[in-house]
Amino acid sequence: PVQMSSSPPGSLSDTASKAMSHPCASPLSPSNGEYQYLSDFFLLVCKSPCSVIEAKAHMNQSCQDMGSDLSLTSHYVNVQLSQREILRSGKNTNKDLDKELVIMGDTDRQKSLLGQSHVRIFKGSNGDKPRRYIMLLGNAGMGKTTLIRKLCLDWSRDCIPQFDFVFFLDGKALSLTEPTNSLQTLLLNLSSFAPVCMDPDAVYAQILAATKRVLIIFDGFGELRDYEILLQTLEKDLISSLQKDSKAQTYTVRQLYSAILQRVLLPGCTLLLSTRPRGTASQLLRRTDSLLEVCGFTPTDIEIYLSQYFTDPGLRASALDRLKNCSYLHLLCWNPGLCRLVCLVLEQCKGLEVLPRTLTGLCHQVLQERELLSQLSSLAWDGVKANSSILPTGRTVSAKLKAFGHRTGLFFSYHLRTRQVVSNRAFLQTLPFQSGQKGRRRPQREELELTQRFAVGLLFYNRTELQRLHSYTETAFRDMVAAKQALVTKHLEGLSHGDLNPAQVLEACHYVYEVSSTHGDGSRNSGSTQLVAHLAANLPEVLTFHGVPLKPSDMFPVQNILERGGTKGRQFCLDLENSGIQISGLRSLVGLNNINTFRACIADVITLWEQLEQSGEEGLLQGMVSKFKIHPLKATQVCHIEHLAKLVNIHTHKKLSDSQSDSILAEGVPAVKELHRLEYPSVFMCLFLVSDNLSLNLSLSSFSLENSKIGDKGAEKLADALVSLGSLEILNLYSNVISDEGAESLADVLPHMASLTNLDVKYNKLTDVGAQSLGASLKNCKKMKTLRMWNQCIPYGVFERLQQHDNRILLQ
Ligand SMILES: Nc1ncnc2c1ncn2[C@@H]1O[C@H](COP(=O)(O)OP(=O)(O)OP(=O)(O)O)[C@@H](O)[C@H]1O
Repeated sequence: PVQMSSSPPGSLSDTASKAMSHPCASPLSPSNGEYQYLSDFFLLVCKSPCSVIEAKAHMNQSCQDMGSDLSLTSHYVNVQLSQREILRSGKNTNKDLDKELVIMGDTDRQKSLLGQSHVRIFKGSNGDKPRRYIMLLGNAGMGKTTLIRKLCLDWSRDCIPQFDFVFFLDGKALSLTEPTNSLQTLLLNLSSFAPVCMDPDAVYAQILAATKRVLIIFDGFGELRDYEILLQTLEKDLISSLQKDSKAQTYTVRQLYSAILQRVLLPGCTLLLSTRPRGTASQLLRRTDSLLEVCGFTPTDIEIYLSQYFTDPGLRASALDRLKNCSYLHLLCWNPGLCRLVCLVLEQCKGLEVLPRTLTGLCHQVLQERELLSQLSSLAWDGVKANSSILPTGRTVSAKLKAFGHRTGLFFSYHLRTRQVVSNRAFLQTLPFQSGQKGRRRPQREELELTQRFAVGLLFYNRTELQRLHSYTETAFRDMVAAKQALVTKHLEGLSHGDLNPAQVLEACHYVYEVSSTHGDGSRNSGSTQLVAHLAANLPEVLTFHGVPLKPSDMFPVQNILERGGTKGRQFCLDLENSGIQISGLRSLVGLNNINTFRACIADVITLWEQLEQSGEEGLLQGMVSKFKIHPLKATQVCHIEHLAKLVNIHTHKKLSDSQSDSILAEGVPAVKELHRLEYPSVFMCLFLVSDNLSLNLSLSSFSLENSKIGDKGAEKLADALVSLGSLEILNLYSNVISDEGAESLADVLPHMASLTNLDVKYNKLTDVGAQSLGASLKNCKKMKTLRMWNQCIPYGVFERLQQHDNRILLQ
């Protein structure tokens, strides 16, 4: 195939073909379908300019490597991407991106998946215009870089035909600070996978001629902040000089990256930016037209990964078997990076050795080679001192060390920034929850959070094992460990559990899980047992994870603590709403028998009920129906009302499906019957409620539409629906831009609302006309106790008169 890649002399592509050399070896072996490849290749030769063909052939080779002898073609698992949304318009927000993202329930997440073809990344939904500024989100190890490499490979195989050129720009290149680059050298020399060019000018001209057919991918940026810095406004002089002569080799990588990201250079190209989702992202959000997230491995993906990793059928079967028996490791495999480490460990412990049961145990097992680890640490420390994550050039790194670094993933994708723990004070500073104040701390970098967890776990780890990593004498080591263990115990036991925010409660469960289960031999350190017991006894009874994204592996430590609490007779009420927990995790947690009540995404709960019904688990279903609570409900998205409508429908029909036995839902859904208060802050939702006639089946006593901009039209529709809310006592329409017209609609319906006692229409646009209609209507409402209607446009005199007639009318 390599020989076939140059075009016949005199062909259209001949000149262009001279522009680039082809440094690649034979791309495919005969067993990989040589004939198929040849014919595709001929097709390519016939229709594309040769530089494009060469770039593709080169890309095909260079993006294959996944480290540790794994290749993309043989080891890639097709993962899903989900489309994410942000809560508000996001235009002027300075909030952290992870707080701005709408957390979807599992059922909705499945609906938002893009499907297997990555080509859809660039397409707008429902034929919208193509996406041009795309953010790819995912925590560490979730597979962003790997997915990008796969995209590049797909492009090289002509599966993404809308792009002639794809360039991969790495954040690490920002450490090159000399002003010696031009856009041309950046793309053709510095970008990863760039082909070697014989005539770069010709290729560059081709790129500039059709920037719409260029895809630029940014990867390897540690944090969102790194992009935000690049999006700070460029100086005018720099912009004009870049626009005048982008070929002058006088720019730094940073300036060129900024100019591309700000659309000064290559303005029509498509940009794909990968990032972990923590930190503020106001500048980025202003520009982005699509937010995608890598979803991680499903249980089926994990099986596929293992079967590709272990090619020997015997090993494969036993590896799978052993993993399935090790629940926590299996859950960790949701993260592909950790899945790779798990495979490494499964490979190491082929025999009957016990597998690690915690993250600490897993990492320790992977990093067991003491000599190599200390060499790596020393390299890392040099890096920290030099503020660089690039391997120092002056140091010789042995092939063995390199292999170890690559195998463990430390050379490949992680910054080696470790902190040496020097004193107890310094160590204490690395412990969690230092400020103790609710939600006031800056969000931590993900790796710091994991390091803390790992550090705490290590302290309670098998001491003989640990000592192998140290050069202290036995006594000195024992004393040091004992002192630090005491410090951690005191710290964790001293936490005021009631003051911890939901994310901190989760972290506490993780720490305690790490310290409690690290011993592979089944033995337990008494200190760690004490910590588990203490946390289980002190967790608040109403345990909320509201708003904290829960990963599959998060639920295991929580379950562990809750079960422990159960053995001591503790009962819990769980709030898992707005946590995105997977349905399997929901089932494990709320299925525990010491859960009194639970809240969770309504759609997910219905899906779980349906699953239980199908599997015939009637006892569990019964329990989950009776423990589920939704009162009071705050609907902040349209989907919340759609979910409620579905639940009300089940309640009215008293069954999940036709085949269901009548007994379980004979009384309907208790959660719906108990829903008396609904907060509903958006006009769209209000209209939805009205149109769906949901109200007929709800027995609400309190309904708040505060600050919902419902206006006169909304008030009119609402008035129609209010008649059917027969139990409504309190209606809050505070600040809703309702004027006299809307007030008229409300005035008409008030006498028909049999239970209404309190109405609030303050801070609307009522004048004396609207006020008088409401006042007149009040006369026919015997049950009404208060009507609050202070509005700026109502003259004070009118108020006074109305109040004299009816003292139920209140100013405040
Ligand atoms: N789809 C996949 N198929 C097979 N292996 C994968 C896949 N995704 C990730 N991996 C494995 O997980 C490891 C970590 O993935 P990757 O480096 O792509 O994560 P990342 O999201 O870019 O992480 P970071 O934010 O730390 O850079 C890879 O080295 C690879 O071995």
